[in-house]
Amino acid sequence: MLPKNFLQDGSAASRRDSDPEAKALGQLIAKRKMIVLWSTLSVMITLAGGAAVINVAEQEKIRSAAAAVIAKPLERVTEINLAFQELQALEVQPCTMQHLEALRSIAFRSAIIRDVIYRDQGVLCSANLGTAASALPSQNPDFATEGGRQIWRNVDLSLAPGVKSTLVKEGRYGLLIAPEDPGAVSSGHYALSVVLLNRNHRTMLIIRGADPGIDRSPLVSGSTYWLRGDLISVACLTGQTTCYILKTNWGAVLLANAILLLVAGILACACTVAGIALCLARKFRSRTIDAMFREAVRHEELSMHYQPVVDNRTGAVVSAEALMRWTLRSGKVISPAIFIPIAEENDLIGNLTCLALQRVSEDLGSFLLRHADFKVSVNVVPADMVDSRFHLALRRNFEERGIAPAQLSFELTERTSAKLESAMAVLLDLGRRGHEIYIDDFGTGYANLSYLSDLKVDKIKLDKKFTDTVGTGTLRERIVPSVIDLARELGVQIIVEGVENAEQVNYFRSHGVHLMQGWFYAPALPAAELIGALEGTAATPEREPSTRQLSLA
Ligand SMILES: Nc1nc2c(ncn2[C@@H]2O[C@@H]3COP(=O)(O)O[C@H]4[C@@H](O)[C@H](n5cnc6c(=O)[nH]c(N)nc65)O[C@@H]4COP(=O)(O)O[C@H]3[C@H]2O)c(=O)[nH]1
Repeated sequence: MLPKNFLQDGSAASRRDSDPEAKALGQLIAKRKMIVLWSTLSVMITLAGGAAVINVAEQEKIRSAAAAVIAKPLERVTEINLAFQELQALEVQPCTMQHLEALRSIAFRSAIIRDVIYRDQGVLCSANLGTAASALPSQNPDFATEGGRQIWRNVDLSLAPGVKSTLVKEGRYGLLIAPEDPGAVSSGHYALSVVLLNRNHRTMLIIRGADPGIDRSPLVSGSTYWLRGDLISVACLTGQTTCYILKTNWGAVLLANAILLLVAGILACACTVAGIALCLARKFRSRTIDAMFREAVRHEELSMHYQPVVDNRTGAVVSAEALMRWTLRSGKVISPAIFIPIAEENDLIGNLTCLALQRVSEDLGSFLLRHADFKVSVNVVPADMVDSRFHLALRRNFEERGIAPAQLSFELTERTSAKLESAMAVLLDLGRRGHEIYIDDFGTGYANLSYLSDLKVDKIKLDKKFTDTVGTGTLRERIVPSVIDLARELGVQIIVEGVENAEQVNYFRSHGVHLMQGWFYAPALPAAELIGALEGTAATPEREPSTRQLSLA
């Protein structure tokens, strides 16, 4: 990330109109309406989607509750039907011992039938009381089915007064059955009732649940209709007589799920806003950085400094690494460690590489022509290799000026080796043309080292992390000799980076490594200073005492 205020060096007011950052910010604000629109839309879509999901879930819940509720009455109706079938088929003399045995057999086999009664004109008997059976109720039945069955509720059992039963009569037979558990089947959202229907008489007997309080006429199986905010569903079984009626209060359903819907809505809204803001911020940032880089190039804020590479046997400077510097108008310097990754992220690294080639040529072109054995290295990324602008910049700034390819090396950081495949052929071609290829920050990446030989790497730059271990006795220090051996085996030279003290110099020298770069010798210097020091032509400004006297081979 760029430091927050790193560009706030000028007057904000005077820059407002021309500052690309301000312009981009204006565009961002203009997009607020779009964010609001999108957020509203996303909330609506989520609410609708949420309602649909809840609808499906609720329907499923109700369906399984209905199936459980209807099962019991269905079993009872089936049992009653079978008992009547068996009774009607009896061909024995009514109320004889044989007949009574048959009645008892039916009563005892059933879990719900408490007594079986026979009555025809003056003849009356029952399974429990034999011929001493009491008379059937004299009042009108509570309900009559379309098939001619009559039903009385709350009939007293002669053997156990006070125990209420339901009497179902068909023809000459009556069954006293244990009454249905009327338990209401309902929740806050729905009420389920099981009823017996007689469409001819438009009558209904509720055998389970509460009175749905609805008009009888539309009670056709499979029908669904709205009634005072409730959704009514009807399903009938057993010859359309036993039906269940489901009343769903959708207001209550939605209310019960309101918190869920609200949370989903807020989440959707937050995600959408965050997503859009992220997109816009990226665009904004990329545009801003793009514009800032362009401004920086235009105002010559980007320049190159050169850090000498010294041969520790002679103390001579044999090459230099070109390192980019961004100096703001305020004088503040931004490290490439900050802006290079941002440039990479925003596809601007190609521009920077071209700029680096141009600046190196401007800064050191004549010096290189004067000192044919001096080299300069430039940092590149694999993407540069397949970028036509890179090749154009190379031709214009080096080839056309007659600078030998051997004087310009390319440093590839090991961290970017993942994209190396596509750049491989071009790098090999550059190598054939005489340029040297270095692997930078060696030891920090995780790449397969086989590319070292495939690429025909000329030098590896041992990362400062390894240099720092000298004298520490750590595991990493113990690895250093293996890295040196590996480089030797591959026929690759090593440049030690970040050398800061004599102990490090001596350590590597004793291991046969002689090329060194680091503050022990010199920091990265402006071109004029480097040239002045090397050619002894200009007075070198006061530097830190650690900086050595620099000289050419
Ligand atoms: N603590 C300490 N540091 C030392 C010492 N000697 C050198 N350094 C620093 O170590 C870095 C070496 O460069 P690098 O590994 O190529 O690492 C470079 C390189 O990967 C990248 N970079 C710099 N310029 C360019 C460029 O023009 N193009 C590209 N693509 N990357 C660049 O940015 C990185 C950072 O560059 P810098 O900040 O200039 O940091 C430089 C240098 O100033 C030392 O003795 N002690």
